[in-house]
Amino acid sequence: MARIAVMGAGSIGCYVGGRLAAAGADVVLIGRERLAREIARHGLHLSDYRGGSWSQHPAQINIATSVTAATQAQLVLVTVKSAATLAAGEELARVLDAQAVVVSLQNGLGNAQRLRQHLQAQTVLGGMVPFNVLQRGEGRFHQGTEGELEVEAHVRLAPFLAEFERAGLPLRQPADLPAVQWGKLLLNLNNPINALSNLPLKTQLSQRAYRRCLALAQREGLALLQQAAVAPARLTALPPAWLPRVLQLPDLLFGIVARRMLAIDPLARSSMWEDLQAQRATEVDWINGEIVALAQSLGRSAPVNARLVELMHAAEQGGRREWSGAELLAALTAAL
Ligand SMILES: NC(=O)C1=CN([C@@H]2O[C@H](COP(=O)(O)OP(=O)(O)OC[C@H]3O[C@@H](n4cnc5c(N)ncnc54)[C@H](OP(=O)(O)O)[C@@H]3O)[C@@H](O)[C@H]2O)C=CC1
Ligand SMILES: CC(C)(CO)C(=O)C(=O)O
Repeated sequence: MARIAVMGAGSIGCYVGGRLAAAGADVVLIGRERLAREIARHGLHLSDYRGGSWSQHPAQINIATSVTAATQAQLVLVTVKSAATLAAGEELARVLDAQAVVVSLQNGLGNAQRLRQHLQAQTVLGGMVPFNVLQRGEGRFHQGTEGELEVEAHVRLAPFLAEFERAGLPLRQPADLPAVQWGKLLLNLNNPINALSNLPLKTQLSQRAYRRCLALAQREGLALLQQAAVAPARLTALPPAWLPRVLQLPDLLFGIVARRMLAIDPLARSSMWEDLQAQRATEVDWINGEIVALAQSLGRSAPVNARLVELMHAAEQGGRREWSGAELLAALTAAL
């Protein structure tokens, strides 16, 4: 059986790695000491929005705090935040066999490329996680929204596909992963809005003023993508180009037209909110910052996303962390 290592055991790493292990795969989670202590004390308890649950005792979980645990791995799932990708790649390069397959299960566009800087001998593939995972403490991780994992199509994934199927997390292999990543990035433009609202995703997206903030950020991104001749993949019931218009609908109508967009666990929050709470640098430069960088490459500007980047950096440094929808909308509109 193939050894699978998860580099960066946190929300996504513990959930995906834990589901694979629960289905019998040989998984080692590589994470921080605080997580190792939590799992040693409580075990790992996974649940999903459909009512599924998978519990493992501490003795059933293979968790390590050093990258040397990845030495024998044939497959490595990288689940660190974007700021930690280069360091993770450097650590992995010290121990991985040249035959190892490394998959980035991260948001943003360039993490696989960053890993390749250090992992030149290995096969490094980009991926995309569509669903939300909330850490609830005491070894509990909850998948709060739907969707299937997507990984850049590659023949070297074949030996692992059955393990993901068995775990109930089948891997889709799209021919055009960058289009999928751009489609996801357009959705993730909401991450700073959610973090700055200090509200659960469902509550935040139920309020029109916050949705209008997202519509502004997406409209800006969509116009730039069109100019760059990039067609983002459709990841929701609605095509990406329709989203800004639908987001602006009054609350009642939005609830009807976009019912599936609000099918979110009431407690779920964005990963950027989690970073802000944990006093970590957020991924805003790798998400909204990508729209700003795209604008620059086209000789244009992206004032709404640039403002969101500034507001997040201010919040990271102890600035304002709680904005009403109307206040945030006014701040973004003023940037136009
Ligand atoms: N959470 C979610 O719902 C979703 C997240 N994503 C994306 O998935 C990726 C992972 O996110 P998420 O799981 O939330 O992140 P987390 O912060 O929950 O987990 C990452 C963990 O990896 C640890 N870590 C970082 N570097 C190393 C290292 N070198 N060795 C061992 N451990 C390390 C971090 O510790 P420390 O903080 O101390 O550095 C942290 O505990 C991100 O790109 C995110 O955007 C995508 C979809 C949904
Ligand atoms: C699933 C989603 C879009 C929202 O939780 C996410 O990717 C994140 O939190 O980073």
